[in-house]
Amino acid sequence: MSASLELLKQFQCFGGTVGFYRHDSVACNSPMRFAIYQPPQARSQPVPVLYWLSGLTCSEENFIVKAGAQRLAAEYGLAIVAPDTSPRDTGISGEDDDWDLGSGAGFYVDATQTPWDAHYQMYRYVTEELPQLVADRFPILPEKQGISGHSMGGHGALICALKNPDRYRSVSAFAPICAPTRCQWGEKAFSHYLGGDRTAWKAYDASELVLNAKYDRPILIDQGTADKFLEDRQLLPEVFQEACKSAGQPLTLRMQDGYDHSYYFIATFIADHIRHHAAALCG
Ligand SMILES: N[C@@H](CCC(=O)N[C@@H](CSC=O)C(=O)NCC(=O)O)C(=O)O
Repeated sequence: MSASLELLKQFQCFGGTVGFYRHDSVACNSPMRFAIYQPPQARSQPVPVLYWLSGLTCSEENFIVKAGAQRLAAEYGLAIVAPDTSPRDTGISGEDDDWDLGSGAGFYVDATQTPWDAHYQMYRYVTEELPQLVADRFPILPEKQGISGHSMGGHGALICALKNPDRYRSVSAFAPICAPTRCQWGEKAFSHYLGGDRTAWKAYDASELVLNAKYDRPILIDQGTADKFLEDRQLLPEVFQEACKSAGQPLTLRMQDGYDHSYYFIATFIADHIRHHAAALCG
């Protein structure tokens, strides 16, 4: 239980509130921060909840400040929870040295390798500890939960849903890292967090998981064609598309002409994603 929950700042937004919180995480053995948007409907009744997982270098603020999701969330009566992307200031040597490893780059896996395993338990944090805390402390409906995210967090959303089809009624992603065991970002993170045995990595690779997952609901992915990380072969949406095809997993992959990897891209299509989740969670 996170008895330590502390409100850091709060803002009124589209008739609801955006709150930024800190608490002592058991999973990560360190303080963690998250943001929550509570729509106006939450004042009178519990509401469905959408989890948003952000990408490399992000904190709990990026999505809330830049995506413009709150207007639609207020319309549909959807709460949004956006956790930080890693533990911070843990004292692990080199934690802040690289933008794609350590701080801001938890990759939503449970590290098994020292020194990371002492704190970097982001999968357990986002799938278990944080949802339990949110259900205990906020007026949400824990059985009506969806998940989305961007890039590293888009992949995080896919693996959380594919590994827990009973817990996430809806999933979508923007420019997700679709096959982390086959790209440089994933290879770097997984070798540090999970060790050298590549077979262990498959438990956190969406393109592997989907082959055996029983997620029978539709997945929505938007990917910009002018995304430099697409060109750098960090994202590999075609690998996930092929895996979905062979597994019979319903997938809508929209290649959005001329859009890059930024939050301008996310802001452009966020309404479609909120509607995708609201169709499964609201009403
Ligand atoms: N520092 C990097 C770029 C980092 C970056 O683009 N981060 C993305 C997520 S990338 C995949 O997980 C992001 O969301 N940034 C935050 C933002 O508000 O845009 C570089 O120099 O290339």
